[in-house]
Amino acid sequence: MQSQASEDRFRRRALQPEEALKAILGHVKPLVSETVGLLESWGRRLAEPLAAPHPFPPFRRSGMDGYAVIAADLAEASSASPVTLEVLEELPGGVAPRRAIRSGQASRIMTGGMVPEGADAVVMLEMTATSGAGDRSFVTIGKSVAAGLNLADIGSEIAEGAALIQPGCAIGPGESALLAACGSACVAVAKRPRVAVLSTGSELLEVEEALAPAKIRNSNAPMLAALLREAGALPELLGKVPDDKGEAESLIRESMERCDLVVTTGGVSVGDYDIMADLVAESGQLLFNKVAMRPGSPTSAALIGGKPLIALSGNPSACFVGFHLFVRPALLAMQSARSCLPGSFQAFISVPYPKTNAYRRYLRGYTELRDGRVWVTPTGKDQSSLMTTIAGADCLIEIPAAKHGVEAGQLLTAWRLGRGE
Ligand SMILES: Nc1nc2c(c(=O)[nH]1)N[C@H]1C(S)=C(S)[C@@H](COP(=O)(O)OP(=O)(O)OC[C@H]3O[C@@H](n4cnc5c(N)ncnc54)[C@H](O)[C@@H]3O)O[C@H]1N2
Ligand code: MOO
Ligand SMILES: [Mg+2]
Repeated sequence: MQSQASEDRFRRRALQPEEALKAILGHVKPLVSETVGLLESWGRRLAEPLAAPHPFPPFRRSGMDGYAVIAADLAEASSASPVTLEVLEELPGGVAPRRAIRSGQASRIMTGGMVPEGADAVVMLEMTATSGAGDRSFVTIGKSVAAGLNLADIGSEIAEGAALIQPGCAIGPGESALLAACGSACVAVAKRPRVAVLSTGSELLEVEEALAPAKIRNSNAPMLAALLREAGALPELLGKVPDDKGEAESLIRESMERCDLVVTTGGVSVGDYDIMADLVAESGQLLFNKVAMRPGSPTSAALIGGKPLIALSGNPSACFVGFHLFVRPALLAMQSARSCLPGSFQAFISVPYPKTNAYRRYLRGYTELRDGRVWVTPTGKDQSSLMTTIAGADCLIEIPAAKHGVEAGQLLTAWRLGRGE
């Protein structure tokens, strides 16, 4: 038998979730940067601002397949009285013009081609008729056009020196395009936080093991590995330990030497075998061991060797919520993200939640747009032991602490899950 739960385990002061997060963030520093190839930078956080090294487009660019002309030449053109211009040269994409356009002249140009000096508009092919005489070529146009038509000026999209991406911004498809257009073959990004994951519990089986009486498979570790990857971190799965404080502590201390953060699951409540509760209490640097929230009220954190240990509840839904409220923000702060919290929005809850709530609740939910309004619906029962409510959740629905529940149709705050900030 394990010894009786120490008195400390029962003496807990609940912090508000914001206070608990602040306690963790106070011990988190941005990680140094590293340089990676552009194609490896997807999902990483930019370490340096990107300013445009040159204007874009870098030359006057045609937006259509057609003829580069001087608009004034066509001022009187009409179908009854078309204007014929001499064609100087052909300008496919990638070919710099050799000849400037003078009055009475045009050059055949393709979309993306460089517009020659003198020309100030491009007339699309469909509005033209081409003819030839000997080795000369002509184009006839029966319509006037405005100067600037189908022509993108130098720097019309991006001025030289324009601030394009802020440091801390996640590199997605649009950022990749900007980096490429600016010639950033190598990109300075924040290092990926290395995070050790330790599962505690004598009831845990490996995923590939057959069920045995009183045992369940370790489902929190793969869930956390997925969440960590989504948050830009490198998970290091330490596996599971039985409810043995000494074993857990030596693994945690050892992994703190090479990791930026350790996350554990299970053993944070007041039970006889809740080893993590004792471990954080005895760490000498307890940050908190209770949070005024459900699920996950026994979520705890301490410093081990100066680095944060976040001890999440073993109950799957509490583990999931605790990750989003405490672990993910810490990882984003390490990667210098501008905002560490999930993005919040206001939405109507589609069903009542009648329970009274001493603590704020975070229900796993999904979002829908109906009749021009945003609605959120819980994915299932609000029980911290359930994991079926995690799959399909795209938000956390915040139910305020109050002596009454909420009614269907009430406007509430919800938090976006996944990559949304
Ligand atoms: N007397 C009290 N009992 C409990 C209290 C309390 O205040 N007084 N709090 C309850 C609340 S709230 C929560 S949340 C849980 C916290 O549990 P622990 O963090 O101590 O976790 P365990 O006891 O180790 O396990 C709880 C539950 O989760 C399952 N589990 C654990 N690890 C995993 C894993 N890796 N994968 C899947 N499932 C896991 C475990 O088998 C248990 O069923 O305590 C309440 N009790
Ligand atoms: O604080 Mo717990 O996660 O509700 O069962
Ligand atoms: Mg327990």
